[in-house]
Amino acid sequence: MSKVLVSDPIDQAGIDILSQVAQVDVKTGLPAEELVRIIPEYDALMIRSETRVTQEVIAAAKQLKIIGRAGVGVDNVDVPAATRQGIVVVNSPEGNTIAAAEHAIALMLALSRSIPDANTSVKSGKWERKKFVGTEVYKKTLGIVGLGKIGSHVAAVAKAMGMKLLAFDPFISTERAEHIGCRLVDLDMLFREADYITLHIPKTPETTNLINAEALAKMKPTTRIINCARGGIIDEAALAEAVKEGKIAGAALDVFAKEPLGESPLCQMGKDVILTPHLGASTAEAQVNVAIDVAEQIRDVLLGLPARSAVNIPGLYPDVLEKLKPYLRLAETLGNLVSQLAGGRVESLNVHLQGELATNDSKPIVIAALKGLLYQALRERVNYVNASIEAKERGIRVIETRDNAVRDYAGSLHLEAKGSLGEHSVTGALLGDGEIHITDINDFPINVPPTHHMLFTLHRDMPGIIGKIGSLLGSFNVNIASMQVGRKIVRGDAVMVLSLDDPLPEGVLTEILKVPGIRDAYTVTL
Ligand SMILES: NC(=O)C1=CN([C@@H]2O[C@H](COP(=O)(O)OP(=O)(O)OC[C@H]3O[C@@H](n4cnc5c(N)ncnc54)[C@H](O)[C@@H]3O)[C@@H](O)[C@H]2O)C=CC1
Ligand SMILES: O=C(O)C(=O)COP(=O)(O)O
Repeated sequence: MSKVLVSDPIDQAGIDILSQVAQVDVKTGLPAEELVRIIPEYDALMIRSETRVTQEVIAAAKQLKIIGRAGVGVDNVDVPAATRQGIVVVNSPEGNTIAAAEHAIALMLALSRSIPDANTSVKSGKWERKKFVGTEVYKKTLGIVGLGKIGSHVAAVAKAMGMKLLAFDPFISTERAEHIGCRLVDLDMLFREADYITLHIPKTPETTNLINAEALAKMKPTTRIINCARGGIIDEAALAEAVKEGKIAGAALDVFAKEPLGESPLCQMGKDVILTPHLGASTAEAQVNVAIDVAEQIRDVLLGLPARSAVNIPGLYPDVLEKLKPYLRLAETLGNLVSQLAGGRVESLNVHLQGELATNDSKPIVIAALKGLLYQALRERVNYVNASIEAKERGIRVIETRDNAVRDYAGSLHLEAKGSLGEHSVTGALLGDGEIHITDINDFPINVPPTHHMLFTLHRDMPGIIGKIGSLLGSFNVNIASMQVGRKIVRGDAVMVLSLDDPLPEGVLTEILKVPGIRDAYTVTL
């Protein structure tokens, strides 16, 4: 039975789903070295933002197939390291959108009306009505940095409260922004004009310290900043300084460069700085959503099915996968076949998509071909997650060509591998019933389904050669299931493709190569 480690607090709904297919161990608050120690025994890891899945953890995770992040941000996971190791990383892109957006709005209003301090004041027996005179958000300008799922919902709510909306997001079209009711502006203008600035971007090298002393200097003394996205996007020391000196009016932060925050100049600030302990996603509803969303994906992957929100398998969405499944099998088989014909190191792979294959998204097909190509070298270690990266690291150049015209088959795939031992090519197609047929080997036309044990020869087309190979195999007690010959011209060169019931015993290939007229011979196991 598979084993799943849940290392952050996850809603029971997720645990219940995982328990249907695996042994689930919930161990939260593990020290880093303890996680490294126990991770080798697990097939899946389910986390939130607290567990740091470092390169060290991943290197130790010999069995791990999937890391499920019950939330959005995967910046606590070394995704490139996971990808290299063939581990799928999934998240829940929408499960906590509303929760995070509502928390940003809550912080904006709390900041405008000093709710946390007013509450503390009343509870301590005071009645300080003058001290807590606030500001309205109505008709104020809200600058939204990052107009994705959370940013868009914040925009909708803010618009309903009568706010004017500016947005900065280099990856969103003007039309989309206008549809949401936002005016797209550059960051500089947003900093200068906004009364409130709310961040809804991922933490990346580009967004780290986006709000630094220089940016803060551009803002109005009445500006208030809300960060419900990620710590590290704001330079916390510069922010504390800006509020203290009255360069801006205040800030409300849910996320920090280091969590838990511990000692920080931000903790010394008064009512104009509000801090919450990364609560954006912490609603009952969101926690059920993300737990179910991610647990279902872990369950599916453990059952050998695709994940719907993998962050490190480009283009391999379940609906695409389902449609392309037969072609992925074809690509993988041909990749495996051509690598065995090539024998040695492959330097480049030309992937030619023909007919209806050329009209589909080619990325998954190319990945499947690479997975097949690398199977001989990496066996089970290569999968859809790491095939591209493994090929790249081996210096395999991938060239993709396509031709929409339909020829003999509705769709066919041609792979050409150039390597240290020469050039080989195979073409394959799917028959009506989805059966794979190899239709060409090294430009010789044939028509055979791939089988487990195969023998390919390149020989001179001359009488007697086929009989000699048959007798030779018979003398070694190898049974031939089927045989086909392909040639371009009579008595020129030809290929022979034999499907064998048994693997070729050692030494037989050498004997075959001694038969007069045989130029080359390859055994292939698919
Ligand atoms: N505080 C909390 O508990 C939570 C925090 N989050 C954080 O909120 C962030 C946003 O989440 P979603 O809206 O779901 O993501 P999303 O992917 O839907 O939206 C992110 C947007 O940021 C934009 N973007 C990327 N780089 C940018 C840049 N350099 N400048 C401006 N815009 C840029 C993208 O184009 C995209 O539209 C995530 O980073 C996530 O980690 C999410 C949920 C809960
Ligand atoms: O989903 C996200 O990106 C979050 O930041 C939520 O974090 P959490 O799962 O509450 O630790």
